[in-house]
Amino acid sequence: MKVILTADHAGMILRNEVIELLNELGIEYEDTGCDCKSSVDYPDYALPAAERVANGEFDRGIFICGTGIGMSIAANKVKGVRCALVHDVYSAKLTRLHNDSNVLAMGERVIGPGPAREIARIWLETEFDGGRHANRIGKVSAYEEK
Ligand SMILES: O=C(CO)[C@H](O)[C@H](O)[C@H](O)COP(=O)(O)O
Repeated sequence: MKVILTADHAGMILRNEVIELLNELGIEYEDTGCDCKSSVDYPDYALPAAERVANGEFDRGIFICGTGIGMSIAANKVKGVRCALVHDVYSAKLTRLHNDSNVLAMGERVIGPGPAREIARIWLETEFDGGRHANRIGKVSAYEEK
């Protein structure tokens, strides 16, 4: 699995936590986050990273900002991206099982590094369940094609 990671200035601490986790799990990744020395705009990071998931260069993305909301709104504008904003482990598991989410967004100003690491781990390790859920995703994809 190849993961693209990105963050704005408000996501630096969680970004570093996720990098540690990816190294521990031996997952290949590219970090396209900001240098975090000054304030930046989340769309400048979310949109190019989301495009690289949508075009198949990366299997998954993990995007971090202050709340995760800006990153998730921007990422979900890119066709083929299913970005889930998640701050609990139950949703992390279910969004993989049911939504086949290919981008995870989290907010550093919302959760601490421990829960964020567990959420990312479960999200990375859970496979899509398919079946009825694939049918539902298909309806979303068909809408995107309109
Ligand atoms: O877009 C966001 C909120 O939806 C992100 O959390 C940003 O990181 C946040 O808006 C940045 O805020 P700041 O006051 O400019 O640091």
